[in-house]
Amino acid sequence: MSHDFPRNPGQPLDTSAFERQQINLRATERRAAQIATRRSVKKNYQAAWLVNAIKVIDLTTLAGDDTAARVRRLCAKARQPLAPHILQGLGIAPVTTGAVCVYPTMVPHAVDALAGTGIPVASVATGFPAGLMPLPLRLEEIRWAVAQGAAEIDIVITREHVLGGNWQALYDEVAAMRAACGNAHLKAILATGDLQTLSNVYAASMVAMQAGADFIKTSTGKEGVNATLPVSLTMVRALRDYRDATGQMVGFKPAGGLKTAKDAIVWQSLMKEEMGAPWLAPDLFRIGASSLLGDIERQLEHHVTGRYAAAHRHAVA
Ligand SMILES: O=C[C@H](O)COP(=O)(O)O
Repeated sequence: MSHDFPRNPGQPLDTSAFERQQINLRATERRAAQIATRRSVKKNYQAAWLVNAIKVIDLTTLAGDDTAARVRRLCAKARQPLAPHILQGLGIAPVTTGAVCVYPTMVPHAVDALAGTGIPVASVATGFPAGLMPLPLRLEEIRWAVAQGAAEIDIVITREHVLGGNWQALYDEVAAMRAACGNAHLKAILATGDLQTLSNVYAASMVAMQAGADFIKTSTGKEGVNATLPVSLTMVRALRDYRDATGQMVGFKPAGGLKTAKDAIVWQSLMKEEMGAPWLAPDLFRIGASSLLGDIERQLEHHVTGRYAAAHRHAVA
């Protein structure tokens, strides 16, 4: 993300932007199925789409046994996600991932390992993944991660505010988090697998954007259900409606369970069809994933050499 990119300044809370919005589950599922099966990406262009997917990956490790060494290995992969022979075969210049995403205490290791590369470090914060921690502590966690050098903060919302329709509380919470971020960009994780209905997903998306979220993100990767296409479509429609109403461009980050090159192409098709080309660039689109890069590299290797390498050669961490 170029961090001079204009941010979403937010708006006052306006519940009329979503309260009468009923999301039709069947129609949403039908449209999602259409996006998943449409051949909008021709075979010849698949390699280019996969290279673009690498540029928007938030290469992630969020495990209880993360170590400085694992984070350093992940950062090495972010700096050079494709082996030189694949770059050569594709005839392209080196690429990097969109960001590296880690837990707060891993931020200093990632910042060191990525120094001079321009690859931003994203930190989860606010009591990730459940967020059930007093607000002052959640805000302090954001400030701490930013002080360590995180340029992007992936926050989690209080799901109870959504389930109880307490939109003012949700707005105030996200607005306070946005203020605590300072110049760091805020991605609001809605944890859609916990929100029960698509209408709740739409409403939570709208409130997070009104409170100044720079990105809305589906999942922590820890809920029972993570990024699905109907949920993603609902969030993308919300950000389109927000753009149409305010002129502000907000980014989208599906995360959790996106593991295959095909997933990467399907989600890019969603962005292209619903939002247009600007939403294929890292300023407005990221894919949060811990294992997706391995499959993309495998497919690109096949594209270049006609062979699949053994999976262990592409292990990320
Ligand atoms: O934000 C990123 C998610 O934690 C990644 O989830 P994943 O491990 O299913 O790819």
